[in-house]
Amino acid sequence: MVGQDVLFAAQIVDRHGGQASLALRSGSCLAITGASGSGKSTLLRRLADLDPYEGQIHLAGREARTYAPCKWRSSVVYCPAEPAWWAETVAAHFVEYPGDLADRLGLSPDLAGRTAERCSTGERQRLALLRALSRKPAVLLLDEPTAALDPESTAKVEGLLRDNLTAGLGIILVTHDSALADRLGDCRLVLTAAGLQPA
Ligand SMILES: Nc1ncnc2c1ncn2[C@@H]1O[C@H](COP(=O)(O)OP(=O)(O)OP(=O)(O)O)[C@@H](O)[C@H]1O
Repeated sequence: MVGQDVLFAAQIVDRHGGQASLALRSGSCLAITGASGSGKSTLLRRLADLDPYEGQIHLAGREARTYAPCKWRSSVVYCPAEPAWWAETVAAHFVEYPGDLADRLGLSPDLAGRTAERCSTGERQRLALLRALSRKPAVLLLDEPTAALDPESTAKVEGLLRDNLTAGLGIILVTHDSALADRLGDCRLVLTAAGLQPA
């Protein structure tokens, strides 16, 4: 599975005890759908090494366990459906607040100085994406990145993701939005009790 053009690959045991196998090329998007509770978020957390897993995960041909944990988590970045916020202001979550990209996603400049609690769910979702991208990952694991967004904001997020794909980012997208999975996914998988299978 770990061929020369494969950026990221995993063969791990899923939550039903089956094998979850996937591979991702640089600049490509793997879209995963599946019923609520099927284990999509758990799979992403395992790929990010945030939850324990059995099996092997490779990035750029190197096995995950040969990376320092902080290096792995800055290279394979998980953007959860309900991200955590801890600092006083939104901007304090960034080394440098990406005002231009925020504007591109339709986010008002005043959000930077607010607490995250005073942003809307959809604003927080876009801010979390910008925070994840600001870490300059090789692989971005996106958990329902447009769940709280209207169609116009979804299109803006999609455009930004497309630009990042063109620049070589690998994306694993978990979504209940089949149309988005079709539009962005170079490959589509569905997670069921029988494992990860072609959609
Ligand atoms: N920390 C946890 N401890 C115990 N069980 C958990 C934990 N996190 C998730 N689960 C359970 O694991 C199963 C899979 O959860 P997961 O969040 O991965 O599903 P999902 O496919 O992402 O669902 P959704 O589409 O609703 O977000 C669920 O039955 C859930 O209740």
